[in-house]
Amino acid sequence: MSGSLSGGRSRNPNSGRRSTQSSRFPYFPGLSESSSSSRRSSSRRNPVSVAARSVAGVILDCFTPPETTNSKKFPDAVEFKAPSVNLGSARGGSRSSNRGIYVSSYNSTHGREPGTVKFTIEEIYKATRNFSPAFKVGQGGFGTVYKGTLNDGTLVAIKRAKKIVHNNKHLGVEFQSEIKTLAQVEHLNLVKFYGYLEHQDERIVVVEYVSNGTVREHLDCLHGKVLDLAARLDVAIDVAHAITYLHMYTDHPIIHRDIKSSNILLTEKFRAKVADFGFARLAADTDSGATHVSTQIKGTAGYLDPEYMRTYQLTEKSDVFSFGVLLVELVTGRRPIESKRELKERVTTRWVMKKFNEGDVISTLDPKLDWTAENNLAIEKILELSFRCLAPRRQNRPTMKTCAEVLWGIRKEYRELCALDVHSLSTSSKSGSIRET
Ligand SMILES: Nc1ncnc2c1ncn2[C@@H]1O[C@H](COP(=O)(O)OP(=O)(O)OP(=O)(O)O)[C@@H](O)[C@H]1O
Repeated sequence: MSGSLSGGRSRNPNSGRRSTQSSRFPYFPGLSESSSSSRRSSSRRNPVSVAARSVAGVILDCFTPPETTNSKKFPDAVEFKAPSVNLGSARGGSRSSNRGIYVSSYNSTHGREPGTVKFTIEEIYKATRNFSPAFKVGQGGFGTVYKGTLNDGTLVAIKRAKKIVHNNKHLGVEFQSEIKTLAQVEHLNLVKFYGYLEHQDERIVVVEYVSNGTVREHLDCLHGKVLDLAARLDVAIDVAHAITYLHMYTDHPIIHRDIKSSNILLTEKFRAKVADFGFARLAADTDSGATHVSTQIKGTAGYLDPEYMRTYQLTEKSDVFSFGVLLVELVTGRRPIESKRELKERVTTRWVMKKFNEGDVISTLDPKLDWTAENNLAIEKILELSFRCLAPRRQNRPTMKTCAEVLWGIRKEYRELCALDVHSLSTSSKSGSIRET
């Protein structure tokens, strides 16, 4: 189809870009060897209290304060410090001795004392020109997002929370505790967390700026080009890697709780980065058989695990369910809930499953995608995986690691078929034969 990322037929614009990394760490290409092994050994060692706190509890009951232009009124900013680390290895990063946390040199690029990620309100004002509307890049449940430039030139996204209505100090402490956990995670496919600032009624989160919009915007073609199937497969694999890492490779497993296409940002090279840990919660210690029981359901309609909604028990498999919805979204281009469509097509996953069972996969395909044999085969396999993720009972769903492995296999086969196709095309054009489609 014309207008696809790579022109006529679907081609992977980034093909081969991850092959070197991938051969070393087939399922976790975002990790360095040291961090990978460190996390593997420390994973699930420490039981996590069911009282592990949700950021969302603090940020939900909020309202947005008026934009202010006064940057001089904030002398006593409360600063967040990330866990202490030793910087300065030859690779630009090292592990802290006590917790096995790998921290890259991005901390030091801020020109701050080693091991701290501190921001003052003055810096934030300077970076955003006093929260100038010209620097606003988005608006979400958390608040307003601004693009900013730090003193050292680092581009950041500055997320300014809506003003907290109930000023509960206890919750503030819990919020900071969870933020500290999030500061420890680092993966190529996760939006980097730079720091956090709490000042008076302001809550500000500073994260990596990712420049190429969200996956949802690309599925809607808001950036002018069609995201072809190869690029969509890459997105699915990147997200699977990121969530596998959260579930398995941090000190305490973390459940993202809000995986959705508008929370996945793309780089200029169409590398996906999972954003928005606003709802993230430390997973319970599953080794001890405990599961987390929520008091409030958090997440986004259309992506929510029905078993979690029924039982209030949160596990990593809730993320797997949301990931299944995302896979369907990538294949169909449709939103999980399409309220303007006729009744039987409103819940996209339900509609796709029905079509699949009727042997009519093709009609569920995003009309913007090419109808080629390679595409159709890959799509069928992606949908099969998505249905496993969408199993009503969590024990029937695969782990995120399995999802990554399965997708890896689908991509491998897809690339091989595409290469064969190119080969047969060039052979037939050389011999002057007419190729049937
Ligand atoms: N790190 C970032 N880099 C670049 N743009 C970002 C970044 N984070 C958010 N944005 C932009 O800001 C918008 C709002 O983001 P935000 O995470 O606050 O809300 P959301 O995920 O869209 O919605 P909700 O919070 O309700 O789930 C995004 O759609 C995106 O366009």
